[in-house]
Amino acid sequence: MNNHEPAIECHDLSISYRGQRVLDGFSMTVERGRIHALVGRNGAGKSTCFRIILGLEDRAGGTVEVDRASVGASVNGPALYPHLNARDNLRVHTLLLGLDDAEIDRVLGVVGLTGTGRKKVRSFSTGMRSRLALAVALLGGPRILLLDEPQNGLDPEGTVALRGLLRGYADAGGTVLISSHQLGEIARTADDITVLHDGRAAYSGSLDAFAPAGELESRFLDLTAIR
Ligand SMILES: Nc1ncnc2c1ncn2[C@@H]1O[C@H](COP(=O)(O)OP(=O)(O)OP(=O)(O)O)[C@@H](O)[C@H]1O
Repeated sequence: MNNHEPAIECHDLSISYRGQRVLDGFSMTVERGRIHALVGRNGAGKSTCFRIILGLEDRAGGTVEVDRASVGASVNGPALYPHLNARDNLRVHTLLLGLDDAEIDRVLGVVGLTGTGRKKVRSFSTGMRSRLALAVALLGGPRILLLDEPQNGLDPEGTVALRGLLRGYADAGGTVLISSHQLGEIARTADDITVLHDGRAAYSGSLDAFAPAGELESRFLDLTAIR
């Protein structure tokens, strides 16, 4: 589904940390009903960009247009309570959001964590943490999902399930902005791609127009080479 309606618009974003320019005129439009991948080398500024979109960075220049009340997010590694189990982690959020307990069961089922019972998050594997972070982002059925490296640590079954979940979500009119280093998975999942390099969007648009099948990695390496 795509009606070219923007769900997120970043215009001319800039931010520096301790004199180091991280974003420098970064612009990107994420369209409704699309899975949009934000890619870039380590330290390129992807998480920073996510934080700006969420309104968590007051030092940034430029503008962001997004309906923040419609966003579910997992940014900068899962923010989870290690001494609580999965259900109680989610309950912290449902209480804050005024959601019913049934919503906890729904998202646990969606991410495949229904059977974790009393197990505390501190003894979760990386993939289980990623699943729980995704569950937090899904609470309340947001119309926009912002997911920072959600595939981290997922097993093949989890990766396939995430792919299907994101596609179903976008097909139903939801919007997904996802950051990832796993270009093979991006090639299978994304409709659009933005390559963040040197603080700017070196490319932003349809994935098909960016790279033919099988050439995403080489195109990415070409575009982000340090010259
Ligand atoms: N709060 C901060 N204070 C100082 N420097 C910061 C802060 N946040 C980010 N940076 C710096 O900004 C740059 C971009 O960081 P960011 O985490 O956005 O990159 P990224 O593209 O998400 O990287 P990765 O792919 O490695 O996760 C890095 O050099 C980082 O050290």
